Amino acid sequence: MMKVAVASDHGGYKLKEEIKVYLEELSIEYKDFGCHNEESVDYPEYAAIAAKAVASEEYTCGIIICGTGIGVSIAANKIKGIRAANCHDCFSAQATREHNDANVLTLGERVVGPGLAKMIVKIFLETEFQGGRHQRRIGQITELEM
Ligand SMILES: O=C(CO)[C@H](O)[C@H](O)[C@H](O)COP(=O)(O)O
Repeated sequence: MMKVAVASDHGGYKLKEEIKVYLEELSIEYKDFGCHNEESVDYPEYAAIAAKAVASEEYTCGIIICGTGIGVSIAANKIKGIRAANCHDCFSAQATREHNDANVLTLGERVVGPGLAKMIVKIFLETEFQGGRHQRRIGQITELEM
């Protein structure tokens, strides 16, 4: 059963609320690791808590949102075992699952509208990793963490 770790800073709060409703519509279990309102906070804290939950394998994957998706992506990728991809189009969302086995999707509320964001989320959650030559490259990324 899929479990999604969800988090945002203040810049991604509103989109996170929309994505949570969408996950409920899809009957996908999630946990919101904050933040819990639009008061200004620092995105590395929220990116790290959700990314650590994914790295622990308690959660299947993560969706982390800030203003651009960039800050949370940079922060999440510091956590060992995390492959976070900032995607604002459907092709990238599909490719990062098929080729990179990305386990965290990051989104920017100030970049993408909720309609497209939901399409990206659906594709990210439904697309399988292709393995094969891509598995070898994932292994090389994992070696970079040593
Ligand atoms: O980290 C970011 C930029 O890559 C995020 O978009 C943040 O949400 C943004 O920097 C927050 O900015 P604010 O002016 O403090 O709202």
